Amino acid sequence: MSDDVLTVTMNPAVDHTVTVEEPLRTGAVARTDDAKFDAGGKGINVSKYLTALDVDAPATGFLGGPFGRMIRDRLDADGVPNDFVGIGDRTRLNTTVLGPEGEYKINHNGPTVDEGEVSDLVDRVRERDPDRLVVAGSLPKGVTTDAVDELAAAGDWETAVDTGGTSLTELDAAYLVCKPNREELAVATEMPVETTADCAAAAQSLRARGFRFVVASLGPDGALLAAESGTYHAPAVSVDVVDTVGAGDALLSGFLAALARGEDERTALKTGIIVASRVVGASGTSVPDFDAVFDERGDVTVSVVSP
Ligand SMILES: O=P(O)(O)OC[C@@]1(O)O[C@H](CO)[C@@H](O)[C@@H]1O
Repeated sequence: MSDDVLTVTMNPAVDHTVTVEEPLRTGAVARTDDAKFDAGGKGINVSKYLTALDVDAPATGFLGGPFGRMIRDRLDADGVPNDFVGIGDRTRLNTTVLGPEGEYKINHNGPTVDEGEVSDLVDRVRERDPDRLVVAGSLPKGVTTDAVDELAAAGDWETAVDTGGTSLTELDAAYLVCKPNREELAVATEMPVETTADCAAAAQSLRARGFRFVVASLGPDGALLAAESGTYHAPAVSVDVVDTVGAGDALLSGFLAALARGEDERTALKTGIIVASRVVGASGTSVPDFDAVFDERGDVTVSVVSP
Protein backbone atom coordinates (compact mmCIF):
# COMPACT_ATOMS: atom_id res chain seq x y z
CA MET A 1 0.00 0.00 0.00
CA SER A 2 1.33 3.47 -0.76
CA ASP A 3 -0.75 6.65 -0.51
CA ASP A 4 0.21 9.84 -2.34
CA VAL A 5 -0.52 11.87 0.79
CA LEU A 6 -1.55 10.52 4.18
CA THR A 7 -2.84 13.00 6.75
CA VAL A 8 -2.54 12.47 10.49
CA THR A 9 -4.94 14.27 12.83
CA MET A 10 -4.14 13.32 16.40
CA ASN A 11 -6.88 15.55 17.82
CA PRO A 12 -9.83 15.52 15.38
CA ALA A 13 -13.09 17.31 16.12
CA VAL A 14 -16.66 17.42 15.04
CA ASP A 15 -16.92 21.04 13.86
CA HIS A 16 -20.23 22.45 15.02
CA THR A 17 -20.99 25.74 13.24
CA VAL A 18 -23.99 27.82 14.34
CA THR A 19 -25.18 31.10 12.88
CA VAL A 20 -27.11 33.56 15.05
CA GLU A 21 -28.97 36.65 13.83
CA GLU A 22 -28.54 38.75 17.01
CA PRO A 23 -25.32 39.52 18.95
CA LEU A 24 -24.77 37.05 21.84
CA ARG A 25 -25.85 38.50 25.21
CA THR A 26 -25.12 37.16 28.69
CA GLY A 27 -28.25 35.79 30.35
CA ALA A 28 -30.17 35.54 27.05
CA VAL A 29 -30.88 32.43 24.99
CA ALA A 30 -29.76 32.69 21.38
CA ARG A 31 -31.93 30.48 19.16
CA THR A 32 -31.11 29.37 15.65
CA ASP A 33 -32.17 26.97 12.92
CA ASP A 34 -28.80 27.30 11.24
CA ALA A 35 -26.44 24.65 12.65
CA LYS A 36 -24.16 22.24 10.88
CA PHE A 37 -21.70 19.50 11.75
CA ASP A 38 -18.53 18.78 9.76
CA ALA A 39 -15.83 16.16 10.23
CA GLY A 40 -12.94 18.40 11.28
CA GLY A 41 -9.46 18.75 12.63
CA LYS A 42 -6.67 20.18 10.51
CA GLY A 43 -5.36 16.98 8.89
CA ILE A 44 -8.89 15.74 8.20
CA ASN A 45 -9.66 19.03 6.46
CA VAL A 46 -6.55 18.61 4.31
CA SER A 47 -7.74 15.09 3.35
CA LYS A 48 -11.21 16.44 2.50
CA TYR A 49 -9.84 19.27 0.35
CA LEU A 50 -7.15 17.13 -1.34
CA THR A 51 -9.68 14.38 -2.13
CA ALA A 52 -11.90 17.00 -3.78
CA LEU A 53 -8.84 18.18 -5.73
CA ASP A 54 -8.33 14.61 -7.02
CA VAL A 55 -5.30 13.79 -4.88
CA ASP A 56 -5.27 10.39 -3.15
CA ALA A 57 -5.15 11.56 0.48
CA PRO A 58 -6.57 9.24 3.15
CA ALA A 59 -6.91 10.43 6.73
CA THR A 60 -5.62 8.71 9.84
CA GLY A 61 -5.14 9.70 13.48
CA PHE A 62 -7.12 8.92 16.62
CA LEU A 63 -10.91 8.61 16.96
CA GLY A 64 -13.02 7.53 19.91
CA GLY A 65 -16.54 7.77 21.33
CA PRO A 66 -19.71 9.06 19.65
CA PHE A 67 -18.07 12.06 17.97
CA GLY A 68 -15.38 9.73 16.65
CA ARG A 69 -18.09 7.55 15.06
CA MET A 70 -19.76 10.64 13.64
CA ILE A 71 -16.50 11.73 11.97
CA ARG A 72 -15.87 8.27 10.49
CA ASP A 73 -19.45 8.03 9.18
CA ARG A 74 -19.25 11.49 7.69
CA LEU A 75 -15.94 10.83 5.92
CA ASP A 76 -17.26 7.52 4.58
CA ALA A 77 -20.44 9.21 3.31
CA ASP A 78 -18.38 11.94 1.63
CA GLY A 79 -15.98 9.47 -0.01
CA VAL A 80 -12.91 10.57 1.98
CA PRO A 81 -10.76 7.45 2.55
CA ASN A 82 -9.86 6.98 6.21
CA ASP A 83 -8.07 4.51 8.46
CA PHE A 84 -8.09 5.76 12.08
CA VAL A 85 -6.70 4.17 15.22
CA GLY A 86 -9.49 3.71 17.81
CA ILE A 87 -8.80 5.16 21.29
CA GLY A 88 -10.41 4.60 24.68
CA ASP A 89 -11.15 8.29 25.32
CA ARG A 90 -13.66 10.49 23.44
CA THR A 91 -13.01 12.69 20.38
CA ARG A 92 -14.01 16.34 20.94
CA LEU A 93 -16.60 18.73 19.51
CA ASN A 94 -15.46 22.29 18.55
CA THR A 95 -17.92 25.12 18.12
CA THR A 96 -17.90 28.15 15.84
CA VAL A 97 -20.54 30.84 16.37
CA LEU A 98 -21.10 33.16 13.41
CA GLY A 99 -22.99 36.29 14.36
CA PRO A 100 -23.34 39.95 13.44
CA GLU A 101 -20.30 40.79 15.59
CA GLY A 102 -18.04 38.29 13.84
CA GLU A 103 -16.75 34.79 14.45
CA TYR A 104 -16.27 33.05 17.83
CA LYS A 105 -14.35 29.75 17.91
CA ILE A 106 -14.32 27.48 20.95
CA ASN A 107 -11.99 24.48 20.80
CA HIS A 108 -12.10 21.72 23.38
CA ASN A 109 -8.66 20.45 24.42
CA GLY A 110 -9.66 16.92 23.47
CA PRO A 111 -9.04 13.42 24.79
CA THR A 112 -6.06 11.76 26.42
CA VAL A 113 -4.14 9.29 24.28
CA ASP A 114 -1.87 6.60 25.75
CA GLU A 115 1.54 5.33 24.62
CA GLY A 116 0.15 2.12 23.13
CA GLU A 117 -2.26 4.14 20.97
CA VAL A 118 0.60 6.35 19.77
CA SER A 119 2.69 3.33 18.78
CA ASP A 120 -0.36 1.83 16.97
CA LEU A 121 -0.56 5.06 14.97
CA VAL A 122 3.14 4.94 14.05
CA ASP A 123 2.64 1.31 12.89
CA ARG A 124 -0.44 2.33 10.87
CA VAL A 125 1.51 5.09 9.09
CA ARG A 126 4.40 2.67 8.39
CA GLU A 127 1.95 0.14 6.89
CA ARG A 128 0.44 2.77 4.61
CA ASP A 129 3.88 4.04 3.58
CA PRO A 130 2.79 7.32 1.93
CA ASP A 131 4.88 9.48 -0.42
CA ARG A 132 4.01 12.50 1.73
CA LEU A 133 2.71 12.73 5.27
CA VAL A 134 0.81 15.66 6.78
CA VAL A 135 0.71 15.94 10.58
CA ALA A 136 -1.69 18.71 11.48
CA GLY A 137 -3.68 20.11 14.38
CA SER A 138 -3.12 20.31 18.12
CA LEU A 139 -1.72 17.36 20.00
CA PRO A 140 -4.05 15.61 22.45
CA LYS A 141 -3.07 15.15 26.08
CA GLY A 142 -0.45 12.41 26.44
CA VAL A 143 1.20 13.20 23.08
CA THR A 144 4.31 15.36 22.69
CA THR A 145 6.19 16.67 19.66
CA ASP A 146 8.45 13.59 19.99
CA ALA A 147 5.58 11.64 18.43
CA VAL A 148 5.48 14.09 15.50
CA ASP A 149 9.24 13.62 14.97
CA GLU A 150 8.77 9.84 15.27
CA LEU A 151 6.07 9.87 12.57
CA ALA A 152 8.21 12.06 10.31
CA ALA A 153 11.26 9.80 10.72
CA ALA A 154 9.45 6.43 10.56
CA GLY A 155 9.80 6.11 6.77
CA ASP A 156 11.24 7.81 3.74
CA TRP A 157 8.24 10.09 3.17
CA GLU A 158 8.37 13.89 3.16
CA THR A 159 6.39 15.43 6.01
CA ALA A 160 4.32 18.60 6.20
CA VAL A 161 3.58 19.84 9.70
CA ASP A 162 1.03 22.27 11.12
CA THR A 163 0.89 21.56 14.83
CA GLY A 164 1.07 25.07 16.32
CA GLY A 165 3.69 27.74 16.98
CA THR A 166 5.40 26.36 20.09
CA SER A 167 5.65 22.87 18.66
CA LEU A 168 7.61 24.20 15.66
CA THR A 169 10.46 25.14 18.01
CA GLU A 170 10.53 21.65 19.50
CA LEU A 171 10.72 19.54 16.33
CA ASP A 172 14.02 17.87 15.43
CA ALA A 173 13.30 15.82 12.28
CA ALA A 174 13.65 17.25 8.74
CA TYR A 175 10.37 18.53 7.29
CA LEU A 176 9.14 19.39 3.80
CA VAL A 177 6.97 22.28 4.91
CA CYS A 178 5.39 23.92 7.94
CA LYS A 179 2.41 26.25 7.79
CA PRO A 180 2.33 28.79 10.63
CA ASN A 181 -0.09 31.71 10.74
CA ARG A 182 1.23 35.17 11.70
CA GLU A 183 0.80 34.55 15.44
CA GLU A 184 2.47 31.14 15.27
CA LEU A 185 5.34 32.64 13.27
CA ALA A 186 5.86 35.16 16.09
CA VAL A 187 5.70 32.44 18.77
CA ALA A 188 8.08 30.14 16.88
CA THR A 189 10.70 32.80 16.11
CA GLU A 190 10.19 35.52 18.75
CA MET A 191 10.66 37.99 15.85
CA PRO A 192 8.40 40.91 14.88
CA VAL A 193 5.62 40.05 12.42
CA GLU A 194 4.00 43.47 11.85
CA THR A 195 4.84 43.92 8.17
CA THR A 196 5.15 41.51 5.27
CA ALA A 197 8.92 42.09 5.31
CA ASP A 198 8.99 41.21 9.05
CA CYS A 199 7.08 38.00 8.33
CA ALA A 200 9.44 37.18 5.46
CA ALA A 201 12.47 37.49 7.76
CA ALA A 202 10.75 35.38 10.43
CA ALA A 203 9.71 32.73 7.88
CA GLN A 204 13.28 32.48 6.54
CA SER A 205 14.69 32.14 10.05
CA LEU A 206 12.17 29.40 10.79
CA ARG A 207 13.04 27.65 7.51
CA ALA A 208 16.68 27.47 8.57
CA ARG A 209 15.61 25.23 11.48
CA GLY A 210 14.83 22.22 9.27
CA PHE A 211 11.93 23.03 6.92
CA ARG A 212 12.43 23.03 3.12
CA PHE A 213 9.52 25.44 2.78
CA VAL A 214 7.67 27.67 5.21
CA VAL A 215 4.19 28.65 4.01
CA ALA A 216 2.85 31.37 6.31
CA SER A 217 -0.85 32.24 6.19
CA LEU A 218 -1.40 35.97 6.75
CA GLY A 219 -5.22 36.11 6.60
CA PRO A 220 -6.41 39.12 4.58
CA ASP A 221 -2.75 39.86 3.70
CA GLY A 222 -2.44 36.62 1.73
CA ALA A 223 0.43 34.19 2.22
CA LEU A 224 4.21 34.01 2.18
CA LEU A 225 6.46 31.25 0.96
CA ALA A 226 10.02 31.03 2.29
CA ALA A 227 12.13 28.77 0.08
CA GLU A 228 15.84 28.33 -0.59
CA SER A 229 15.50 30.45 -3.74
CA GLY A 230 13.89 33.39 -1.91
CA THR A 231 10.76 34.61 -0.18
CA TYR A 232 7.55 35.12 -2.14
CA HIS A 233 4.29 36.86 -1.33
CA ALA A 234 0.88 36.23 -2.85
CA PRO A 235 -2.02 38.56 -1.96
CA ALA A 236 -5.38 37.14 -0.86
CA VAL A 237 -8.11 36.93 -3.48
CA SER A 238 -11.00 39.26 -2.78
CA VAL A 239 -14.09 37.16 -1.90
CA ASP A 240 -17.12 37.40 0.41
CA VAL A 241 -15.82 35.71 3.56
CA VAL A 242 -18.38 33.53 5.38
CA ASP A 243 -15.86 32.31 7.96
CA THR A 244 -12.13 31.72 8.12
CA VAL A 245 -12.21 28.27 9.73
CA GLY A 246 -10.15 25.86 7.60
CA ALA A 247 -8.47 28.64 5.57
CA GLY A 248 -4.96 27.61 6.66
CA ASP A 249 -5.73 23.94 5.94
CA ALA A 250 -6.94 24.96 2.48
CA LEU A 251 -3.74 26.95 1.85
CA LEU A 252 -1.66 23.89 2.75
CA SER A 253 -3.92 21.61 0.68
CA GLY A 254 -3.55 23.77 -2.42
CA PHE A 255 0.22 23.91 -1.91
CA LEU A 256 0.45 20.11 -1.61
CA ALA A 257 -1.97 19.48 -4.49
CA ALA A 258 0.30 21.45 -6.81
CA LEU A 259 3.41 19.61 -5.59
CA ALA A 260 1.57 16.31 -6.16
CA ARG A 261 1.00 17.47 -9.77
CA GLY A 262 4.77 18.02 -10.10
CA GLU A 263 4.45 21.83 -10.14
CA ASP A 264 6.98 24.28 -8.69
CA GLU A 265 6.69 25.98 -5.32
CA ARG A 266 5.56 29.37 -6.63
CA THR A 267 2.71 27.73 -8.52
CA ALA A 268 1.99 25.78 -5.34
CA LEU A 269 1.68 29.06 -3.40
CA LYS A 270 -0.78 30.42 -5.99
CA THR A 271 -2.79 27.20 -5.80
CA GLY A 272 -2.97 27.49 -2.02
CA ILE A 273 -4.28 31.05 -2.29
CA ILE A 274 -7.05 30.07 -4.72
CA VAL A 275 -8.09 26.98 -2.72
CA ALA A 276 -8.18 29.06 0.50
CA SER A 277 -10.31 31.72 -1.19
CA ARG A 278 -12.92 29.06 -2.00
CA VAL A 279 -12.93 27.66 1.53
CA VAL A 280 -13.46 31.03 3.27
CA GLY A 281 -16.52 31.51 1.06
CA ALA A 282 -18.20 28.41 2.57
CA SER A 283 -19.33 28.00 6.18
CA GLY A 284 -17.57 25.65 8.60
CA THR A 285 -15.06 23.25 7.10
CA SER A 286 -17.33 21.88 4.37
CA VAL A 287 -15.74 21.28 1.00
CA PRO A 288 -16.72 24.08 -1.39
CA ASP A 289 -16.90 23.87 -5.18
CA PHE A 290 -13.32 23.58 -6.43
CA ASP A 291 -14.27 23.82 -10.09
CA ALA A 292 -11.58 25.55 -12.19
CA VAL A 293 -9.27 26.26 -9.22
CA PHE A 294 -6.22 25.26 -11.24
CA ASP A 295 -7.23 27.60 -14.10
CA GLU A 296 -7.59 30.62 -11.79
CA ARG A 297 -3.99 30.54 -10.63
CA GLY A 298 -3.02 32.84 -13.51
CA ASP A 299 -4.94 35.62 -11.70
CA VAL A 300 -2.57 35.48 -8.68
CA THR A 301 0.58 37.61 -8.89
CA VAL A 302 3.49 36.42 -6.80
CA SER A 303 6.10 39.02 -5.82
CA VAL A 304 9.57 38.59 -4.35
CA VAL A 305 9.97 39.95 -0.81
CA SER A 306 13.33 41.13 0.42
CA PRO A 307 13.48 40.49 4.15
O1 LIG B 1 -7.53 22.72 18.15
P1 LIG B 1 -6.73 22.57 16.89
O2 LIG B 1 -6.40 21.13 16.62
O3 LIG B 1 -5.57 23.49 16.80
O4 LIG B 1 -7.66 23.06 15.69
C1 LIG B 1 -8.84 22.35 15.40
C2 LIG B 1 -9.66 23.13 14.41
O5 LIG B 1 -10.00 24.43 14.91
O6 LIG B 1 -8.88 23.33 13.24
C3 LIG B 1 -9.67 23.16 12.09
C4 LIG B 1 -9.58 24.39 11.24
O7 LIG B 1 -8.26 24.64 10.87
C5 LIG B 1 -11.06 22.82 12.55
O8 LIG B 1 -11.59 21.82 11.73
C6 LIG B 1 -10.90 22.37 13.97
O9 LIG B 1 -12.01 22.60 14.79
